[in-house]
Amino acid sequence: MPSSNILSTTKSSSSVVLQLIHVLSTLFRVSKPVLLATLLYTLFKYRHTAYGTTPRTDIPGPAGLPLLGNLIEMVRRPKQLNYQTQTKYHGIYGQIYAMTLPGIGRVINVTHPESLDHVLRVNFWAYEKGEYFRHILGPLIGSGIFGADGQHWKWQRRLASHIFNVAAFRNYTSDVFCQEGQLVLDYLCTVADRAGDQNIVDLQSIFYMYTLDSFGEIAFGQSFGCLKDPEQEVEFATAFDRLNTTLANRFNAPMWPLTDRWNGLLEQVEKDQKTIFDFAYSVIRKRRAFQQQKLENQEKKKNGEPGQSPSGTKREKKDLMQLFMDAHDENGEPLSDEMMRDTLLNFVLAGRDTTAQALSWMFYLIHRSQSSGDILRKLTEETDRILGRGAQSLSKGDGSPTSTSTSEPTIQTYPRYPTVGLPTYETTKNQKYAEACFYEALRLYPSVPQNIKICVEDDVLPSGHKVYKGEKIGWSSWAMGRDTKIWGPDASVYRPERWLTGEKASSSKFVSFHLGPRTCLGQQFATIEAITIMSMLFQKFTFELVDPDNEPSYGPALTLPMDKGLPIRVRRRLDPIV
Ligand code: HEM
Repeated sequence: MPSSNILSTTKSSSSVVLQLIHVLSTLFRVSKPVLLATLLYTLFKYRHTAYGTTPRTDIPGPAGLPLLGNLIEMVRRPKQLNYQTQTKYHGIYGQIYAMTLPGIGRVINVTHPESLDHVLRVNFWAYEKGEYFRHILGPLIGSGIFGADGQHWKWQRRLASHIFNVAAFRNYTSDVFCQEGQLVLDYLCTVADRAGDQNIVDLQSIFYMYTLDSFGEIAFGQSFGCLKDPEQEVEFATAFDRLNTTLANRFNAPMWPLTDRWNGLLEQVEKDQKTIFDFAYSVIRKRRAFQQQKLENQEKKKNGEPGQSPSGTKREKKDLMQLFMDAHDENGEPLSDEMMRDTLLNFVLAGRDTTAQALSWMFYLIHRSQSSGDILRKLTEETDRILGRGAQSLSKGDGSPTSTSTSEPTIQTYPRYPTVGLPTYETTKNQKYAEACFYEALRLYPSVPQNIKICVEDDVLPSGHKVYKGEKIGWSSWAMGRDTKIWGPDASVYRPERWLTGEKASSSKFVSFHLGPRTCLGQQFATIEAITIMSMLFQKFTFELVDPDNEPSYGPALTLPMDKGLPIRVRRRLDPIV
């Protein structure tokens, strides 16, 4: 650039600065020197940190820009490399490092197991989800358990824990998983029998359908029907996915209140929210009407009059929704429609994507080209040994509908494949290798790859680092699963055997299901669901990845979806048990 140009550019920018100082000094009625001094002081104070964040030099981390902190790096970081970047920073700065962001403040990132155990369990009440979390996810989670704190969280937790601990509920869920698994088998049989290259399916989308339909049945007594016609789009699922993605992106885009408005996303959020809410309300209304009719019938019976069967069925509904409908909140009141809605949607969020994605990553890990085939062989052998010919089957063997042995909740099951041993709650408990494969996939590809809590009471971590009220603790289960200090030199190797020789899914090293009082309520549910479907699939099919040499990339979401799904070739097993 010629020197005259440089001179004129410098002149014009300094005149802009002078004009700005003039405007500000008039606006705030302070003299120009005072304003200039204040500006210089502010710039100096926040020379490495985001505006409003108290500077600290005792925690390492990537250098920030004056006033902006680490905003630019955060915004520019490729979304598909977010967790790798966090892992890289832990490699550079250690198990604890900090970043600052305008409007958010300091986020202390922790992969030190003892310190995380302290935050999530030992000093549980000093850390909350907080307004920040609720504000971002509000359109999806409302006042449901995921964003709740304090007493509001406590009663939801108590109620939900009770449900998950009821033995009949476990048997019931296990039966639903088999029933929906049959539909997956039916569909994959048609795919496997297609000629030539047509036997390819996106397994991740099949797992989404399987977990959503199972969950619909368990939660509302009504399947979403995705597996009835896997090629047909389900409006609820589409809106739910889009909303999930949009809200997840907000965590990595601190300017979202502005940008979402500019690019029309706020409007889309409202539309998707309406679709989801409409669905939830319609299910709630139907159930309330069902209950009302039941009450009227009881009244009629008492008076000796004939009653009409509610909604034309004699079936006693004892699903998750009924259990919440019969419950009372922390003030002893029945749950309002809004609270019912939030409860159901929080459970869909918890119960659908997490398990489907973990299954997809597990299928990828087992079938990718680096995999020796040993894992698949052991998995199939275990499945055959436990469920093979002659194993306990719930089938009547005549293809007629069966019902479970438990008195409540009751469900009508689909006709079974007569000679295949079907998984039950008890058999899945014995499939230790399958469980190890599932947990090992969750170690490397945790369905909730990152998380955050806010400190509400000054604290000191076991690592010695202070945490001040208002600061946030972030942790990446992805980075922890790959940390050689935690898992040893083979941390990045998919080795299910490590779970058979002492590792415990409840340890503070493995946080894929969270830790402490807020630990995942659905861990067992998810494990049984996953083992059920994987056993059913390995009994009947073999799989071959379309792209076995490349790791799938993940898409932006609250969880860890493969952004292009998992295309896989399906073939019938040549040595079938049937
Ligand atoms: C592989 C499957 C799953 C994984 C990896 C997983 C993981 C997690 C994680 C990391 C959390 C803590 C989230 C947070 O801090 O907000 C959590 C919470 C929770 N999970 Fe799961 N989850 C899975 C499946 C399920 C299923 C199937 C259900 C229910 C059917 C479920 C129900 C819940 C509930 C209710 C909470 C909230 C607990 C609370 O805040 O007290 N999860 N889960």
